[in-house]
Amino acid sequence: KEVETQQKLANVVILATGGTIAGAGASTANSATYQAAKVGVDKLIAGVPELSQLANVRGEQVMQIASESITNDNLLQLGHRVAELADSADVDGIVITHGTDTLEETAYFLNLVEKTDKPIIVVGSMRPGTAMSADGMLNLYNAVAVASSKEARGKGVLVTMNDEIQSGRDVSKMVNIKTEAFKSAWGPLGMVVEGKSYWFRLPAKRHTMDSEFNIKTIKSLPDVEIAYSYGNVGDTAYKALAQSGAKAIIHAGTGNGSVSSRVVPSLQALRKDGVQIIRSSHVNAGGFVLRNAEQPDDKYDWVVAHDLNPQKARILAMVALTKTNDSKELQRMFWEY
Ligand SMILES: NC(=O)CC[C@H](N)C(=O)O
Repeated sequence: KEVETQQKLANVVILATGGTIAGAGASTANSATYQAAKVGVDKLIAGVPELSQLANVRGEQVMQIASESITNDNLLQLGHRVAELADSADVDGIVITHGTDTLEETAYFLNLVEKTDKPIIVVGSMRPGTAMSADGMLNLYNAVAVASSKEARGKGVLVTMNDEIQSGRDVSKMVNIKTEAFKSAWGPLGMVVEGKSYWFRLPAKRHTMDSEFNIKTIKSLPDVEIAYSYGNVGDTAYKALAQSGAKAIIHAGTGNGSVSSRVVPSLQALRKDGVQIIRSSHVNAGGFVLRNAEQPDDKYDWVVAHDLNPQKARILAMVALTKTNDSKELQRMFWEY
């Protein structure tokens, strides 16, 4: 009987990378001061025995780090492992436990490059497992529930935090400390409650099976950097980034991705030197940057990131630059993904 149930359940692999979901604090009152990336994947799985009712779960420790320290090499390593697992006939879904600081970047990266319709769910927590009202247990339970469901197939890389199912493309860490940290300007795709998912909308942008990018052909990622804008900003950071070898600079602009008149001449010069200039916005609730609004992008041969925040624009720019260095092609990709 037990063997029969196991056969009926989906096979889900949990790839652990660290973060607060694997964090530990000195006491139950330490919800904000603790060490991330301390608990191994086997202990994480053992901490939620209910997972075995949802799926046949096994874990792999891919890395054990706080996500602010993730490098492009780490991203590639994770991406290649996800692709191998997605290719195996005995894997139905993949869950990645991750620090929340760059979770949105990893989720978007995988959404662009993984050629599979199997569910890939990225999940983290805002409180370590040692704290009162820790959120990691339920977030992980929800992640495995969605990863083992047939309805989650073909919907791109997803994020399950705070009972919501978010698109890995859209979601962003909008507040820290609070457990409702992850939000999307376009709203969640659904909810997951008591292990059951309820869907309300679908992603409109190209992803996974419909993407022209494939992790299997990506051996390295080009250097793309971000420069932040504010009153009294100068061009020092932009020039330094270009000098250190950046192939593209994401302008984390004010408002509509606007560029200070003190910076414009330098960005024009950098573009003439071959550096791609990509205008995004760092407004908190979600930017919306349009071509030739605020700056004459056609004239300067710049690209706009549209609704992608600076850190997501960096991910798409890196992936796009593995295919093309043509600014028109880059702009097409920024509209389509
Ligand atoms: N809530 C968290 O996961 C933050 C912990 C850590 N800064 C990380 O991103 O890994």
